[in-house]
Amino acid sequence: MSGSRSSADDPQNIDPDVRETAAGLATGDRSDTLLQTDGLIKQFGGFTATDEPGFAVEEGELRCLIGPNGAGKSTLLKLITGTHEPTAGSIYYDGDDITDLPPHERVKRGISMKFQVPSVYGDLTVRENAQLPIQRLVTGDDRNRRIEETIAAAGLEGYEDVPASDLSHGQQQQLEIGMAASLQPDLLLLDEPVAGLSVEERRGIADRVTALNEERGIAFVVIEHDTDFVAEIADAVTVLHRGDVFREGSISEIEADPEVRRIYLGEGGEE
Ligand SMILES: Nc1ncnc2c1ncn2[C@@H]1O[C@H](COP(=O)(O)OP(=O)(O)OP(=O)(O)O)[C@@H](O)[C@H]1O
Repeated sequence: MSGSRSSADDPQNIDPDVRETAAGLATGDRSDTLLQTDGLIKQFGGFTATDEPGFAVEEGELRCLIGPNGAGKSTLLKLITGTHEPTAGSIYYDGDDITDLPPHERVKRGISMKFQVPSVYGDLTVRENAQLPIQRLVTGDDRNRRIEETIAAAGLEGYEDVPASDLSHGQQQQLEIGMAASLQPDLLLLDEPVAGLSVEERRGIADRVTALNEERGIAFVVIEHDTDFVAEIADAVTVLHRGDVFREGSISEIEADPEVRRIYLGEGGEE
C-alpha cells in the first residue's frame, strides 16, 4: 500500500509493463488487453479494501473473480465502473486512462455492469423493461430491433408482455443481463448473478452469459462464490485476497491450490 492519486498519476510511478501495454494500445499497436489496473488502491477510512491488485482482462475473455468474503471483489468492480473513486492508482481501458472518467462516460466507452441488487421494474412488462436502457439513445425502427435483441439476449422470447414481477427470480436476472448487454458493451461486469438461484435457474444464467460471450464477443468479469458455476462458464479465474490478486489460472488449477484452499477454509473471511 502506498502513494496518493497525485503520485500515482505521475507517469514515472506506473509499472513499466502497464505503461507499455497502455502506450501500445493508444498508438494502435494492439495487444489483447482490454482492461488493466495499475497501483490501484481504495481505502475506506484507514481500511485498505483494494491494495494494488494488478488486475487485467483480455478482449473477449470470460473471467471469474472469486475470494473470501470481504476480499474486495465488489469494490474492485465499483472502481472499474467509476462508482468508487480510487484513493490512488489508475485504470486503463482499451489503451486509455479512464481513472477520472465519470460512470456514464465509461458506459459510453463500453463498460456495463449488472449489480447484485435486482433493478428491473416489477410492474413493467419484459418489453417495457427492455426498452429502458436505450430509450433516450435509440429511436425508430432501430429501437424496436434493439428491444428484440435485448429480449433474445435475455432468453425471454415469448415473455414480452409478461410483467417482470411474474417472472421467476432467475428470469428476472436473465432480463437484467439482457438489459446490461443492450448497451452493446465490450466488457460486462456481473456481481453474483446466481446467488439464491436454483440449479435450473443457474443453468439459464450460464447459457445467457456464454451465449453473449461467444456470439457477441463480450468480455465478462463475474464475481461468483459457486465453483461449479465458475467451472461451467470461466475461461480464467482470478482469486482476490485482502484486496490483492492472490492467484490466477484455470478453475482446476485454482481448486487444486492448497494456498487458495487455506485462505477460503482456514482463515475464512477478512477481518
Ligand atoms: N462503502 C464502504 N465503506 C466502508 N467499508 C467498505 C465499503 N465498501 C466495502 N467496504 C469494506 O471493504 C472490504 C471489501 O468489501 P467488498 O464488498 O469489496 O468485498 P467482497 O469481496 O465483494 O465481499 P463479499 O464476497 O462478502 O461480497 C470489506 O471489509 C468491506 O466491509
